[in-house]
Amino acid sequence: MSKDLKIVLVGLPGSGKSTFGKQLASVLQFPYYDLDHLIEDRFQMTIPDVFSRYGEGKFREWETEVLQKFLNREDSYVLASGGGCPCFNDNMDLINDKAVSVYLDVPLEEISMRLGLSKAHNRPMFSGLDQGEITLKLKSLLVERDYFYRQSKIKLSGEDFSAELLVSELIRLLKN
Ligand SMILES: Nc1ncnc2c1ncn2[C@@H]1O[C@H](COP(=O)(O)OP(=O)(O)OP(=O)(O)O)[C@@H](O)[C@H]1O
Ligand SMILES: O=C(O)C1=C[C@@H](O)[C@@H](O)[C@H](O)C1
Ligand SMILES: [Mg+2]
Repeated sequence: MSKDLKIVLVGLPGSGKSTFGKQLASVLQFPYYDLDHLIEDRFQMTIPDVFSRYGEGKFREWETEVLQKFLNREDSYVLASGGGCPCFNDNMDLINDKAVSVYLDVPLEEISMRLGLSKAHNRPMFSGLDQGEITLKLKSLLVERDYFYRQSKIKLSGEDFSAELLVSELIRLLKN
């Protein structure tokens, strides 16, 4: 790994990648980026529009292209990846090759409650679902995705994470 430090957060939609990513970036005084926003900027289209106009296959192609290019930059940053990003193409290997990956392992019931409350417009996968259906959807996503998320270099388990604690864990990891 080069002298810059890239931190890539992975985890289910609603696990807190954006929220925690901003806190972490502020503690480290690194810039913060969101992969979904980078894709939207690059292709001048919202993610739901990419899905409805071109389908998930095209989205995953674009996602890998943008990810790869961004990982090749020679600077430090915190990047929140898309919820599905680590699980397609060789994305998890690409991330681990260039960055410190951090898995936000949050209990499903907590994520489900957050998604039920936030009703985010940018999560087409969950739109129109009631609380029970959101939990079921999260369960089935985790069955498919846990294998990839678990390949992260650091795993944070729980509901609320301390950016300062992660920084001390990062220092330990980088010393070894
Ligand atoms: N530690 C926390 N405690 C309580 N609520 C939280 C916490 N972290 C995030 N949230 C809330 O949960 C919701 C999802 O968080 P956030 O958008 O950060 O997740 P995400 O992993 O970035 O989701 P996505 O993959 O869809 O972008 C938001 O409404 C946010 O305010
Ligand atoms: O979990 C997923 O598969 C997705 C999560 C979002 O971040 C977006 O990347 C997109 O909506 C797909
Ligand atoms: Mg986010």
